[in-house]
Amino acid sequence: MITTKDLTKVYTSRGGRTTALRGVDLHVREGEVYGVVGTSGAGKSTLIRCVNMLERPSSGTVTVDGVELTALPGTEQRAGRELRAARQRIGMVFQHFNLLASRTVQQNVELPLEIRGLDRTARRRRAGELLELVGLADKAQSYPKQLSGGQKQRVGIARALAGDPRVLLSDEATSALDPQTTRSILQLLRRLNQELGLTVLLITHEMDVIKSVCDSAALMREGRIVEAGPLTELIATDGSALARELFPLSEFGAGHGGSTVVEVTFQGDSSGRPFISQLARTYQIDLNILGAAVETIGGRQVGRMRVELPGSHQDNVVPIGYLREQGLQVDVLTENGTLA
Ligand SMILES: Nc1ncnc2c1ncn2[C@@H]1O[C@H](COP(=O)(O)OP(=O)(O)OP(=O)(O)O)[C@@H](O)[C@H]1O
Repeated sequence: MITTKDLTKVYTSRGGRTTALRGVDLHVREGEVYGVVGTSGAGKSTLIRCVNMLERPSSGTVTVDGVELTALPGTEQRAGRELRAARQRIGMVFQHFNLLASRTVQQNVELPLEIRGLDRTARRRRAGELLELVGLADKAQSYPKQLSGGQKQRVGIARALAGDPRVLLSDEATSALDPQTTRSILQLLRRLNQELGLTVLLITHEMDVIKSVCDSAALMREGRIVEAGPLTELIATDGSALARELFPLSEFGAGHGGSTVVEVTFQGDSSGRPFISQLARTYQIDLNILGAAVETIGGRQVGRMRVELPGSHQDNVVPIGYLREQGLQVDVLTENGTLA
């Protein structure tokens, strides 16, 4: 649904040149919620702004819903007819809502419909439906300053849906909100994704957002995507940095000297089997369980356990191989708890 190929973006200003994107290949499938995460300055905002051509990339291509936007003439301010039409099918929500203070909630939602040339009756009807959809029908005549942050974001989402988009882009939509309001906005995005078949691309710096709402994710560092894929696959990938951040066990002990510490990740079919007691019995090992946790990631239960085995890594090649044969993912940690 959204594809970028070898996307680069160089900003030039009086201060010099900043390369924000360095060859980004992104692939978001139709109907999924896809999250891009990364530290400040990694290039997330630039990427999402290039996807709807608020920012024209320096090179590379952007294709949304089968239309190559980078091939269409115009810029943000002076988009050509084709680019304007394509962009109407892409909704966007912003961190600071970007509502017009002088307009009521209903008039804010009507704005894109006015630009599209709908008559007053049609605009009112559609804005009413959209406010109903986001649970704010009773606030239609309020002004933005009379609303809470979560309510303002609901208006922002209703406005983004006014053009009947196939794709919704979310630029840190929950960063300005408290945890409970964040949860309700994420639930709303998930519901819209499921009920309207909307493809959602969101950027965030919060791992919890990825964990609670996304099907797939990408990790950005210094203008590049360094890891990407469905969460269930990432969790099962040895050494995945995203998986470790999605599911940290760092608060658990790192074991003692002269032992080998492994992290065992299990999901789906393997979660019901007593693999640890089987391992202890088969190899007559005294295991020490340092910690365990179960989380719901990408809508699926995933468990992770940190286990200490006596002896060096070399001594434990066979038992580790046994666990892997059981279809479990095993990451070997060094004595200080980092990946070997
Ligand atoms: N309009 C601009 N002009 C010049 N440099 C810019 C501009 N916008 C972004 N940059 C630079 O591009 C790089 C990537 O910025 P970007 O905002 O895309 O990162 P980000 O991952 O979204 O960060 P944050 O989470 O802090 O918003 C940064 O070094 C930033 O300073």
